Amino acid sequence: MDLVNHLEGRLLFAVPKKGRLQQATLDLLAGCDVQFRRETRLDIALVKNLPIALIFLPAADIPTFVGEGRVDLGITGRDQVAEHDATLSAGEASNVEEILDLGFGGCKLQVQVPEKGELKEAKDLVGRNVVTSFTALTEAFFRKLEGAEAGQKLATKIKYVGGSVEAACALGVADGIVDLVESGETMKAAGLKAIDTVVSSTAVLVKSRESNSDILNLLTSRLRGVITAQKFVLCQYNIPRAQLPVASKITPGKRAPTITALEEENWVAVSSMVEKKRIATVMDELSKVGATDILVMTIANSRTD
Ligand SMILES: Nc1ncnc2c1ncn2[C@@H]1O[C@H](COP(=O)(O)OP(=O)(O)OP(=O)(O)O)[C@@H](O)[C@H]1O
Ligand SMILES: O=P(O)(O)OC[C@H]1O[C@H](OP(=O)(O)OP(=O)(O)O)[C@H](O)[C@@H]1O
Ligand SMILES: [Mg+2]
Repeated sequence: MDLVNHLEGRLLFAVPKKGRLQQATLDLLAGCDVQFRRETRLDIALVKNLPIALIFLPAADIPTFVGEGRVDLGITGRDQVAEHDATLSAGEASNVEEILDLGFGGCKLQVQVPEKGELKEAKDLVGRNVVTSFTALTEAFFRKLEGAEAGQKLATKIKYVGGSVEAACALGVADGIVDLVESGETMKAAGLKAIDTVVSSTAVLVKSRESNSDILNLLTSRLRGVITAQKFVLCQYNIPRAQLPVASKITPGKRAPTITALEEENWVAVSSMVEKKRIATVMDELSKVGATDILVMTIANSRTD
């Protein structure tokens, strides 16, 4: 089957073909009931139950395809979008529009130098060799640090490598690197330490500025629903009515808590969405103000907009 001929009328959606963002992206698509089968070695997959074609691309290339308007939607790191935007000339607007923070793929693009050495802060690298996969962001970072005008040659020498950036210091190719850090294990193993942060990143859903369609909005709603469901839990508890104002402050919900009267006089049941990362503290606080039978439930999916 000549897949390219089947793209007509479909929303083109770029997703990472490998790397750190791929599995979470595939899980997210499954949560949205986006059904497809990717043939071995093929970078295009037609979605069976929606007019969408998935295009598997390296995360670093996705902002370019979205920016050119070749694909409508994409999932990549905010760091990659920032790198793409940093390549635009002054005054040129980006065509890559972030529409959703997906929450996973958290990491920081950091300036790193050998742990043992005389380099202490980013400005100590001015005039030296810096290796990175993010040359545009690194250049902008050192341009600011050097106080150089646009177009003026930088004193710092910035070189591109595609991966295993940490090796550059050990091999003597670089005095410092600018690379991603999550747990810090790679950095530590390479005998490096972080001395500055260029950008903080998570995975994002981006769209081409010109693209707009019902299917784009439908898919965005579904993605937002799954992300919200992952981020929140449903907290349910019983509380004396008199305590309701104080309890509502602890669990204000996304819009407002749902309150139901109980058979027992002067008691109410409350259910409210709470951010997963706050739930333990919220339960402690609810107990303190007299809530009982506090139950926490996971949310399989949601549509709150
Ligand atoms: N250690 C990490 N933890 C979390 N997110 C990361 C990490 N490393 C990279 N990312 C995110 O994933 C994006 C893609 O990077 P990744 O290295 O996975 O892709 P790749 O270079 O295409 O794949 P690979 O390294 O397998 O060749 C990055 O731009 C960043 O947003
Ligand atoms: O702080 P950590 O949890 O150790 O993660 C950071 C590492 O993860 C990424 O590398 P990746 O595994 O993608 O390999 P690569 O360098 O070959 O791209 C990134 O480039 C760092 O090297
Ligand atoms: Mg990588």
